[in-house]
Amino acid sequence: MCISTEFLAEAVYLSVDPYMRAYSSKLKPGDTFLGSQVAKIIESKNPKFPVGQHIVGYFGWRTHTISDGGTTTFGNAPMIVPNIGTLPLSLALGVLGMTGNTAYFGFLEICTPRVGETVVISTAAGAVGSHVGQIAKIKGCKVIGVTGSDEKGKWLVNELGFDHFINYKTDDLDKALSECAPEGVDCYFDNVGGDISSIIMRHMNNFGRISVCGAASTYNEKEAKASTIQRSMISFNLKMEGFLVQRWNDRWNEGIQQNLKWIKQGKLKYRETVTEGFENMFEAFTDMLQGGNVGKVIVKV
Ligand SMILES: NC(=O)C1=CN([C@@H]2O[C@H](COP(=O)(O)OP(=O)(O)OC[C@H]3O[C@@H](n4cnc5c(N)ncnc54)[C@H](OP(=O)(O)O)[C@@H]3O)[C@@H](O)[C@H]2O)C=CC1
Ligand SMILES: C/C=C/C(C)=O
Repeated sequence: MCISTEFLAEAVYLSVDPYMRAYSSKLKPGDTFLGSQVAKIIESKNPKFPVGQHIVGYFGWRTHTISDGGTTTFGNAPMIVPNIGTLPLSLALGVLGMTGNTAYFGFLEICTPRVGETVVISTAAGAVGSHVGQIAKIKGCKVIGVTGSDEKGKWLVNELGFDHFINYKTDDLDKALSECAPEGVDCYFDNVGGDISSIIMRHMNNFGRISVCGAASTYNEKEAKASTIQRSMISFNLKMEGFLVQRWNDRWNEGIQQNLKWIKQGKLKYRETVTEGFENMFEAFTDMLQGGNVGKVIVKV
């Protein structure tokens, strides 16, 4: 007997992420653009996905999706949004979703920060960066955020408790780092790659740790290139490790629950840049790539 497990989901919030730029080169004209969303189940023949339930699905840029609950071309199988009380459902794409777990696991597991250490974060006012900085403060570190505007930097220092910010567009990054971190950098959470990372790495302390999360400055390039980092790696005995957050799929709920706990304790703040209207997805995406966002970028359908 053939039992249908299909359900129909209607998008409520769509996630806008830098990785879309890098992965889009694999798409052909006519393909659905990739991405995740919070969607509401509006019809269902599947008891695991009942009508009215909200899910996170990697369905791409679409308003309605028929799914059988299995994996999609773009990623994980749909997940039921965990109980987050009265908090907005959009957080399941950000601080209580993929970006939140990227910050939680990517920083703690790879940088292994210790009390009193100095942490530098690039694209620090974005979804992942702003979250990493707050975890670093919770862990007793000194935190320096590198970002693209003074307005973003002031938010990091005045609202989130970062110790310093550096505007890489107007400040001399090398000089500013010498002034903000004369003791050197123990952990670097790298969201950007390129020249910004090359400069930060010259300030690393012996046995420093670098978590390579993203390379936003290189997502237009077709081929990966080894940069001029080897001298710093050798001179300072550095450890550098890249990751994809899906590596911690088996611990996914641990990250969500810890981040939720920190939000409820007032230790973790979040901000979203929300654009209204599915038809404005592309504008929200290009605006984010030009630094127009603070925190997580969301499109509300
Ligand atoms: N490894 C993994 O599993 C994951 C990796 N990531 C990566 O983490 C990083 C941060 O993601 P997310 O927080 O969602 O995005 P952000 O919210 O940080 O948005 C992207 C930001 O990148 C900065 N930026 C864009 N282009 C450049 C450039 N050429 N040079 C310098 N800065 C630039 C801009 O900020 P500014 O004002 O500072 O210029 C922009 O706001 C990305 O690289 C992403 O790909 C995200 C999720 C999972
Ligand atoms: C899952 C996201 C990956 C990157 C590189 O952004």
